[in-house]
Amino acid sequence: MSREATDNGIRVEGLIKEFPGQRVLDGLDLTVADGEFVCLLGPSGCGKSTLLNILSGLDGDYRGSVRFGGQPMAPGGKPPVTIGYLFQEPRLLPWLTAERNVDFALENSRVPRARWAAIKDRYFALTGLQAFRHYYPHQLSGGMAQRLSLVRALAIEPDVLFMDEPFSGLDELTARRLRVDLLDIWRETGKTILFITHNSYEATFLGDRVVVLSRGGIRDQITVQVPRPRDYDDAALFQVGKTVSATFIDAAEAAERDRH
Ligand SMILES: Nc1ncnc2c1ncn2[C@@H]1O[C@H](COP(=O)(O)OP(=O)(O)OP(=O)(O)O)[C@@H](O)[C@H]1O
Repeated sequence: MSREATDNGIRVEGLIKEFPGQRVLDGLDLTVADGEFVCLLGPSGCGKSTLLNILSGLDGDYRGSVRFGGQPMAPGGKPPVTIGYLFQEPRLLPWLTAERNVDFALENSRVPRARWAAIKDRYFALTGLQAFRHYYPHQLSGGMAQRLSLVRALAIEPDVLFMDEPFSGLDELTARRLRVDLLDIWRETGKTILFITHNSYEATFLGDRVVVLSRGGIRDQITVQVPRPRDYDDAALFQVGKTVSATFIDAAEAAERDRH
């Protein structure tokens, strides 16, 4: 297989997005390497969701170029790779069991039916949900429901995972466990991940790199050179988190000044 066919990196160049009366993205350049875990941090309204909407092919009204693994995405077209999503809320179908929720995603994917059982076994096991396959969403805790939405996102064998504040609705203890499990799954699957968060320390714990957005572009990027597996109580990680947090606050204050 050629390198081109296996490269699931993302390359965004000169991205401009305007809504009536405002330019939200102003020539944004962003590269995410194949298999890299990049966290996007930025003040409310800086365009994080707008960027994900463009990268997902939901919003084709932009200027600039988007490439996945070197393949261009035509404006108004679909991404040339499979994308898995995780949102802040699990977005499960309440009338289907956990397993049927995953089947529903598989039915709408290109994954051959012959592989479904093995895929489900793998991801239910990786997320610790094997005993809950026949539960309905209302029988699951918030953390379990978010684990199930991770199974669903992974089951379609995405090349890239987009995660939009997936743990922000959970209590901190559950969020901590899920972050550790996500890193285990990432290590095992090698997916390219773009993860949006408002939490500087979460971004630092998870990411290879934290990209801080502001005023339509990248304000700063911080490479997290702390070895993995990481420990929440590691002083070196905390130091990087402080730098990320200070950069984020600068960006938020700059955005605030722009508004006044
Ligand atoms: N459909 C739309 N029509 C007009 N303006 C929009 C639309 N969608 C987003 N915007 C504006 O674009 C800007 C960026 O919004 P976006 O939702 O991308 O920000 P965000 O960084 O994801 O914010 P948050 O962290 O609060 O989710 C905001 O000022 C928002 O009001």
